[in-house]
Amino acid sequence: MPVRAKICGLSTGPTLAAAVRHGASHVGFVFFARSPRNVAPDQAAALAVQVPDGVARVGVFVDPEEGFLASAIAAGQLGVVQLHGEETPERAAAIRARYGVEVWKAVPVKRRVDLAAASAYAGAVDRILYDAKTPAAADLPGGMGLRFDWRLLEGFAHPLPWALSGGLDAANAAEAVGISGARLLDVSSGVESAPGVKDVDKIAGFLQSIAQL
Ligand SMILES: O=C(O)c1ccccc1N[C@@H]1O[C@H](COP(=O)(O)O)[C@@H](O)[C@H]1O
Repeated sequence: MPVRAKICGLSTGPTLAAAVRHGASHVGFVFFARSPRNVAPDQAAALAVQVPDGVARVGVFVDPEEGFLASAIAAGQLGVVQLHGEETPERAAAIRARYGVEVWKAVPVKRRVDLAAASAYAGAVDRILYDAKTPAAADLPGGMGLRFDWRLLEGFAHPLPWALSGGLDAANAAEAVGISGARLLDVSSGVESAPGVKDVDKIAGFLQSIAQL
């Protein structure tokens, strides 16, 4: 099975089109006001109609308020809700049941012991997203282009389907797959020319770099 990729933080038609054209399996929209990639539900609605069947629309949220979550899921025609906050397994499971979406939970990783947090979400979510832990003082819980030591995943008994994110780019994607064994990669900063500015050539380069893996 080929390695798949989610291109996250898309906010323009041309960059979304590049992600689709070059083979992304998932496209991501960030619904978090502090992010340079933040999109409003009406922006997401305009982008969502450009996404063909077979490419999943993912919404990224951080401890979302219920009404906002409902409107973003509807507007973005989201198939997946990716949670990056302090959401408990119970909250994640409730989102999955209420909206009939796939739910992914980000688990921030710096040390091997951090991986243990994943098991609490077995039965509650569909996928764990191992992401680099951002500094406590950082404004964002993700999307900072930081990576963790992928060797921490070597030999780990994954309790759930999973994906890898954090500091990925075209130059390191093959190494990340080789070390971690990931079959789904999630990238944002690594396909940008500046925070929040996606680059069509970098999107193409990233997807080409994993095409033969
Ligand atoms: O991208 C953001 O701005 C963001 C904001 C809040 C939570 C998560 C966010 N992004 C996610 O972070 C990871 C890693 O991104 P990067 O490749 O290291 O920039 C990825 O899952 C993004 O979807």
